[in-house]
Amino acid sequence: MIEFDGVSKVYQAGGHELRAVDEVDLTIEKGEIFGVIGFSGAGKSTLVRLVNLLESPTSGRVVVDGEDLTRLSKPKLRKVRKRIGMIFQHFNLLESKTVRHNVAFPLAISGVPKRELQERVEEILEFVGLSYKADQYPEELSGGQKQRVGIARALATSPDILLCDEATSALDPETTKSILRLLKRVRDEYNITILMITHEMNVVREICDRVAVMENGKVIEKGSIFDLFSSPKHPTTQNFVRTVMENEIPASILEGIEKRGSERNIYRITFINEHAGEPILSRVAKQFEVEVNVLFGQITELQGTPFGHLVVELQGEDKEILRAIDHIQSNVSIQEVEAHAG
Ligand SMILES: Nc1ncnc2c1ncn2[C@@H]1O[C@H](COP(=O)(O)OP(=O)(O)OP(=O)(O)O)[C@@H](O)[C@H]1O
Repeated sequence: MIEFDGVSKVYQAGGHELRAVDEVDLTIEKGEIFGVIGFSGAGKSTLVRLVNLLESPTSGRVVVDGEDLTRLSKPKLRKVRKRIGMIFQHFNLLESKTVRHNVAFPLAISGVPKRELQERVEEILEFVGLSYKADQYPEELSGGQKQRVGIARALATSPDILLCDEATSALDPETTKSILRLLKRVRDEYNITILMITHEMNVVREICDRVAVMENGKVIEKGSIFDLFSSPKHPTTQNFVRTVMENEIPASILEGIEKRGSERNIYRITFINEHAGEPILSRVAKQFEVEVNVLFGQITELQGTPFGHLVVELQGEDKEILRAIDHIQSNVSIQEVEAHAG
């Protein structure tokens, strides 16, 4: 478990104070995949550096598995550091060493006996699917393969915590997905706590259990992925959610609605939980004398639960439309859309 308890990190920059991390309280549970998202300069890297002990807080406590890092002696700090692995955006591999030697490196400097070291390297290369590249050099690998080596190296010493600093930001979308799947396996099979910092909401959506949004050093919102995506409160969180889940009705569609004049019946239907998979709209069209015209929408999956919304126009007699709305309402949330407000 990682606990930030009123943590601040203040730098002196150009004669004034810069609060890179400002009064942060966070608890990351054992075996959790926790995301920290924020724009550049929000304080994410500083927060991570406080966990791997590259920085010490100006005030507050960082507690890892019950140990207050700010109070540990140097030898104890070294011990704690061994339980924390890290992967980076640009992989940080040793270019002059083979894949096998890159992975063996942290074991060798920890004094692990040769035989044990060899076994561990083989085992972990197999886990990341790179046994067949063991004797090649980083420059002969693709970005995704390099990050697999990075993950293998970070896992070699069997850490309890894995810190990921923009680990997929240099990768294409498909490779990103495969690396995120691998990180999920790292958590599922080794029960390692993963702290991921990213500026990409799709990364958070793909694998995180919970997320904190940072801005100007502060955590401005935190919660489960589902809560954050379905009801983001802070405008910055809303902006992040919008990068993967467009909620606003596009202007071109709104214009079309306006043109149809006052006789329009436009509704936003929000699907949460099991209802997202149900054919509610086709049932409505069959059961009532209404036509359902889908104008816009998006359905996705959050932590295995379908989630999304559709903007529809209902056409027909007022009485039938009211009956249809009543039926829809008993299953999912439905709100009338004002054309000018979206
Ligand atoms: N060693 C330092 N000395 C002075 N200021 C620093 C130092 N490290 C970071 N900062 C400042 O602290 C703030 C937070 O930086 P940080 O790198 O933690 O943000 P970030 O969210 O990780 O951004 P990015 O994604 O661009 O790395 C920035 O304003 C940065 O300039």
